[in-house]
Amino acid sequence: MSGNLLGVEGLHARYGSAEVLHGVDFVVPQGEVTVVLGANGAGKTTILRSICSMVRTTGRIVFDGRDIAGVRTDRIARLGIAHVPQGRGTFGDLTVEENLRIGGFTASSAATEQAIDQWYEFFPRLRERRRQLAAGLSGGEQQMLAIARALVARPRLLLLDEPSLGLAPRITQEVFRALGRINEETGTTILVVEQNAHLALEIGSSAVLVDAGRVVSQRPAEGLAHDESVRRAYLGY
Ligand SMILES: Nc1ncnc2c1ncn2[C@@H]1O[C@H](COP(=O)(O)OP(=O)(O)OP(=O)(O)O)[C@@H](O)[C@H]1O
Repeated sequence: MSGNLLGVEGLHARYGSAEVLHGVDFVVPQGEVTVVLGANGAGKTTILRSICSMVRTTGRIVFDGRDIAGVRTDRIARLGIAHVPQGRGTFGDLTVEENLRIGGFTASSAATEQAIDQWYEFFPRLRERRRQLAAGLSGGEQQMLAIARALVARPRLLLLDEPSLGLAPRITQEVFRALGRINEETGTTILVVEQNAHLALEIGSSAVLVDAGRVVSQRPAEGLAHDESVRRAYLGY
């Protein structure tokens, strides 16, 4: 580990005239998984969208030592940040492999083919279904496809918005296991928004607790799931 890959300082974000982030600070340590927790509407999705310049922001977003706040979304991707939004955004009328090739748009075709092969190792079901249309995949397979497609560009930072949304518990577990392996074996840094906090905290090193557009605290993930006040306020059980 060597410092923070991302540092967010005094981040404000607005939709039209409505400010929804009111001065957010947190860090994403290099090579680790950081989990964003908070109630519905707290601003978690907006934090990810801010990093990708998909909403209007003020404040600093420092990636690898450089302030990227306001840099165009396509440039952000080229700098090494990949975003898997809620709803996944895979192309149903393209095959699994065609979807994966789209993920390699910033790289040469040889590098892309090599990357696709590498990610099939983590998601063997995608290899089995490589020639099938994405529309025919199960929800879990589509989520895996969205993640693998984001990884084809070999990002340094992977942003994930609720990867468990709509998935059965067993499939969610499979997705998180794959994310844990990817983090450990490739060192890819991950920032994940997740309601299914238990699984996310298992692979996370720290959690950013968000409430009503503010970061309440950033704490080590270990033990958090057993902290009663955190559990009631952020984990919903
Ligand atoms: N496109 C938009 N236009 C206006 N307001 C929005 C828009 N998207 C989100 N908001 C508002 O911004 C606030 C933060 O939303 P955001 O989606 O970031 O929260 P969240 O914590 O990700 O919630 P959820 O868990 O429900 O996805 C909410 O009050 C929401 O209603």
